[in-house]
Amino acid sequence: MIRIIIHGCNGKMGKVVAKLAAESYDFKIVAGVDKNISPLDFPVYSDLKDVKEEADVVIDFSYHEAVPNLVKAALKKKLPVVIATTGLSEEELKVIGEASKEIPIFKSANMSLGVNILINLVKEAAKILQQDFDIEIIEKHHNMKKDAPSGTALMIADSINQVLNDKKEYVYGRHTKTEQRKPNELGIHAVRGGTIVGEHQVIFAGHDEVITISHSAQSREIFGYGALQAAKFIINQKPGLYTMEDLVKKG
Ligand SMILES: NC(=O)C1=CN([C@@H]2O[C@H](COP(=O)(O)OP(=O)(O)OC[C@H]3O[C@@H](n4cnc5c(N)ncnc54)[C@H](O)[C@@H]3O)[C@@H](O)[C@H]2O)C=CC1
Ligand SMILES: O=C(O)C1=N[C@H](C(=O)O)C[C@H](O)C1
Repeated sequence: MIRIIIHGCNGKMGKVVAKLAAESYDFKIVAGVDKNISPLDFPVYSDLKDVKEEADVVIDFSYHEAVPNLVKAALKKKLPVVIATTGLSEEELKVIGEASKEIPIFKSANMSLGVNILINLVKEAAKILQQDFDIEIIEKHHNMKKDAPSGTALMIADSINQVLNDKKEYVYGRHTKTEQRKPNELGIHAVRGGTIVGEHQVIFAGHDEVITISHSAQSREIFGYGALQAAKFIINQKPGLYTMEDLVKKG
């Protein structure tokens, strides 16, 4: 049985993770951390450093500003962490990078298997189509989402640049642009509305033809399930920074 602390336990994703864990014999939520300490089926604290319960791993779905404090407390407790929170700044990423020298950290802007398959497909398409096709990413999310563009859109863009030797320059929306699109641009566009769980489209637009590779999340369970699999994976790793690619490789 893997003992979990949920960081962001009173949020939409925190509640999904708690529900999925309660339905499985493999996981037990021993405590939660949230700035909103409304009671749940387990003790809830306002800071990881105050948690008294023994645990094997922390799963984080919270807010980017909360992540450095979380990571520092996990470091003191020598606890592995799964970070799903998006919108992280360069400074916050640096804190994660430093901590991963001493504890295992798993970080992915998208915990679904499908998006990680999409990334592999997009990388192949980008290699083949790089000369003659313009690439644009459109992401759509619910009206409660705070960060834009989504962490997943940025992760997809970075994976394209990884195979194209950083050739692409990101352009966020086009409302300030009054000139023609340059071939090295990679447009990234965010839509917010209603209860959309999460949609990502990667458009390869060529002369008289368009190829679209897309992923549509139909429930939050796919992210919660992925985070639990990441927790199972990370507790057996040495200190380091791990991604979905490492988990998928392990099978
Ligand atoms: N990697 C992935 O697959 C996914 C990532 N996410 C990301 O996870 C994060 C959370 O998403 P939701 O659950 O939809 O948001 P939410 O707003 O429903 O929940 C966030 C929770 O974090 C808590 N929180 C905020 N600041 C805190 C602090 N300083 N200390 C402790 N708790 C704090 C809030 O009180 C809230 O309960 C977002 O960054 C979102 O983009 C969401 C879904 C999937
Ligand atoms: O906030 C969300 O809801 C989601 N956020 C992640 C992101 O920013 O990419 C992943 C998923 O699309 C849902």
